[in-house]
Amino acid sequence: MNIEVRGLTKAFGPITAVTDLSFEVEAGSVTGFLGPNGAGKSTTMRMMLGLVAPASGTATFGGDRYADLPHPSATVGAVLDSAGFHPAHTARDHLRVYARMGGYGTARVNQVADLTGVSAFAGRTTRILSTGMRQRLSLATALLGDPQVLLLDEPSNGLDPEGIAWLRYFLRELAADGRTILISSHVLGKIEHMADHVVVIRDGRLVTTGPVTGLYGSATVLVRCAQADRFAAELMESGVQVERPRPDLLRIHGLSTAQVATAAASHGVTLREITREQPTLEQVFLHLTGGSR
Ligand SMILES: Nc1ncnc2c1ncn2[C@@H]1O[C@H](COP(=O)(O)OP(=O)(O)OP(=O)(O)O)[C@@H](O)[C@H]1O
Repeated sequence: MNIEVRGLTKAFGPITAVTDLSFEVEAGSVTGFLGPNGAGKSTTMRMMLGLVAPASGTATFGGDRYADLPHPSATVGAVLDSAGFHPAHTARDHLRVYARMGGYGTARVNQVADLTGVSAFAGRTTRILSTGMRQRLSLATALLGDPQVLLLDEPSNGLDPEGIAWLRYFLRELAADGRTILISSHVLGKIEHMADHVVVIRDGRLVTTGPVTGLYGSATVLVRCAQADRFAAELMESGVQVERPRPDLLRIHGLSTAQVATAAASHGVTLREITREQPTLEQVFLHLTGGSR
């Protein structure tokens, strides 16, 4: 079931949170929803779920708005924040309450508790749960209806490295099963290995969307060679962009290492070193979103 967001716009008084935002999320993949703090990720997810009314625009799940879905909790599961637990309830009580509201049985409560690791602390009151445990409990709650779509707002917050690795594996399995997963984060590194696609926003507007690998598009090749002057001139003559960070060093844009090596051989240039320079996704992200705040 695909998600389609079309022209979503929302202002809170003088604060414009989201402006004419459109993107799609495909079934069978994990899509990262990225943007710095305050970019409008939570507001967008809330609008998608009908919790915040957009000034204009729509969000649909398989063609239907959330409010028009015949059985919303069995179609879309959401983890928006890990507040909203009754402090005196145990984790299991919490799941039971939500299971009753959605019309799901005890067997499903036990299943989601096992799937998410909640079983290990099911008897503890929610008041004393750690942040990571709350995240797992929220995820378990979202999964009660075995939904086709999952919307997760910063689900890795508070998870330790083991928890993040678990979440990555867990979400990838769900996606491999044909589900549609949108997961927000302000830290690219957290979802770099979870997501196949990304939607990047800044100041409530779309910056870019596409496969994660597309973000790496700006790789360059760094070469150290004796005849740098001549090699640079010959490359530039054939329209290649070349920088010269040091006299013996060239940074070449738009060619693979193999293409650079072939060009060097054909011009009789001896390469002393050749390296593919790839920006980390974090650098790409900071560049796309205008730097850290
Ligand atoms: N209920 C509200 N009333 C007023 N302003 C709001 C409200 N909710 C969000 N905003 C503002 O809208 C903008 C977008 O906030 P939002 O929480 O959607 O961003 P975010 O990308 O989820 O940020 P973060 O990564 O920090 O969670 C911010 O400027 C925020 O202050």
